[in-house]
Amino acid sequence: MNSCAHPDLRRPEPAPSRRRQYALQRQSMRAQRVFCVAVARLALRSLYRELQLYPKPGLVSLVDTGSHTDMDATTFMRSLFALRHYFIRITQAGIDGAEFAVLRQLGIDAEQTMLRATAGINTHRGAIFSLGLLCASAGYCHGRGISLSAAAIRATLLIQWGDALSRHMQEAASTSHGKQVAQHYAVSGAAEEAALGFPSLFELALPRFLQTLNAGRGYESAAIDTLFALMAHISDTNTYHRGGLDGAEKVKNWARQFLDAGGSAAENWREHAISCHMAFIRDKLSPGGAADLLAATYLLHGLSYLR
Ligand SMILES: CC(C)(COP(=O)(O)OP(=O)(O)OC[C@H]1O[C@@H](n2cnc3c(N)ncnc32)[C@H](O)[C@@H]1O)[C@@H](O)C(=O)NCCC(=O)NCCS
Ligand SMILES: Nc1ncnc2c1ncn2[C@@H]1O[C@H](COP(=O)(O)OP(=O)(O)OP(=O)(O)O)[C@@H](O)[C@H]1O
Repeated sequence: MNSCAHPDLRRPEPAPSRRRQYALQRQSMRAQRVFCVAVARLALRSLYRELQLYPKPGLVSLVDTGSHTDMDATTFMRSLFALRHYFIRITQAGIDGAEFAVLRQLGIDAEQTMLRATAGINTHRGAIFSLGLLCASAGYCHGRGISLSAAAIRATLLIQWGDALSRHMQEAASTSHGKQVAQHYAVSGAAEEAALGFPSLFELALPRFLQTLNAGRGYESAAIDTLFALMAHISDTNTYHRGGLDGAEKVKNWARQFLDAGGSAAENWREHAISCHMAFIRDKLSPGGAADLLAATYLLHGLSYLR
């Protein structure tokens, strides 16, 4: 029977043998593993790039510990290394279309892993949450042949886990610094950002990052502009916790001034950023939420190049 015969008369394709089925399954599992490892590497590289960036107001870098006395770059490196399996696992959970409860448990386990690696210091709590969700979303897209564009990753996050994230936001433990601050100052934090599909990341940080890159000023400048744009815009529970309303306003004002002066396009931007760093150290301010979202920006940008 040739291929021109009526479709109903064509001989059906023989079902692959059990051995062949097994081989195909193993091949697909291997391809998934390669993808998950690539995404996890990107997540770790994004966190490392954030750590490496300097000057970064009040934050820990390879140069100094900013406003922090309980952690340095080594603490961050130990935490980073310990989190490598987490990012692989949460990407795989995304491929599997796992429920939010599964992601949540992976996140809770990762927090424990981080605390063991750092002897109880919170280096990456926000990043475990935000970057973890993005990895899961990228995994879900990959598993269904959807491109890893920023728009697809955001839509997936909201469609797959949006409802659960809204519930999570209301239920999250009231003992955390973030929750205490959110209740006291009536501001939102990481959980609210996630429930809304990270508007600050997709609508502010990534466009700003690309704008500076497209202006030809390179990755360092793009990261600096993005960090200050985030500092000027988000309600960062870290800054409220450390400096109250005044501290949070101070962070926003410094950031706005830096951006109004031209950001990384200004000739003296580095001196300006270092003055801001010193002022934050004096007031013990540290915009950790903005730092997390900068790492998330690096990750999103990297994912768009992943095949
Ligand atoms: C929702 C989380 C972040 C807890 O948030 P909460 O505000 O209650 O706690 P906490 O004060 O520790 O803040 C967490 C961190 O978020 C970052 N952050 C602060 N503000 C913001 C903001 N506006 N946007 C993004 N990140 C922010 C900071 O780095 C901060 O340290 C999360 O840790 C959590 O619920 N973990 C449980 C595990 C889980 O459910 N994981 C989900 C799948 S990964
Ligand atoms: N380079 C960085 N330096 C400092 N914090 C960062 C950096 N990058 C990200 N962060 C985020 O900031 C948070 C740590 O901030 P902080 O130490 O103020 O939190 P805390 O443990 O809630 O408060 P405290 O130390 O005052 O008890 C982490 O959750 C982390 O995700």
